[in-house]
Amino acid sequence: MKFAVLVFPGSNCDVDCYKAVEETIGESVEYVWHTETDLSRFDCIIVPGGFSYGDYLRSGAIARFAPVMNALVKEAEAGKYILGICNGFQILLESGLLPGAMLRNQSLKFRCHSSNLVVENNQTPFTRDYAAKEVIDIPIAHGEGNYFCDEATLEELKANQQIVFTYETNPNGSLLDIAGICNREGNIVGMMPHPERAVNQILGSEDGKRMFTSILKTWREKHGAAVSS
Ligand SMILES: NC(=O)CC[C@H](N)C(=O)O
Repeated sequence: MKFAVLVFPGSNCDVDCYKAVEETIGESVEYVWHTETDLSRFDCIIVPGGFSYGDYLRSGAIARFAPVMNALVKEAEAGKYILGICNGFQILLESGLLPGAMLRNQSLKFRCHSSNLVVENNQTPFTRDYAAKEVIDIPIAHGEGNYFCDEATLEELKANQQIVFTYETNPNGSLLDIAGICNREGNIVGMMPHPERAVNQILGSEDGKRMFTSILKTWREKHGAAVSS
């Protein structure tokens, strides 16, 4: 399975994502600079966290216009797996690949600490190795993680099981304690917490590992390869 980790000026979790793929599942992974226009060689594209373009205007608002984004939309529509983490989630929202928008944290403070998440949907390609309603320990680090959408969108998210993770204790004021969502088809997941920072006990938790094993298992099943992990 081939993974891409997109890199924008200001990305700062790209190396963590690369290492998480390499160390948890040992699959092929490449950094892809934001000027790239073809992502067709990849099976899963990770949009990592950070401060793309300095978070100017709004987090993700400028990255959304980077050349690589047209290619990302194309692969998303083709059903490739896309994972947006923190600033990556913000970019997916700004580009319209996921519904809703991100507001500043209610506290107006940057929050950086461990957080307990509830797995609300363990049927997505990225969450199938978790139990339904399992509580997992995944850290957050953001100033703009207050998820918001209109009522009709919220109803749709609920009706289609698009709420993937919620916070046990809401750190930012997000609607319904939302920490992560997916698109209707389930191939695109965006989340504010950082699973790539929770892949080894030395980091305080390894609860993020199963996001990577889940996606590999899904891909291997779809492509008829043996599942070894
Ligand atoms: N860790 C991150 O990706 C930070 C996200 C974003 N720049 C924010 O502060 O909200």
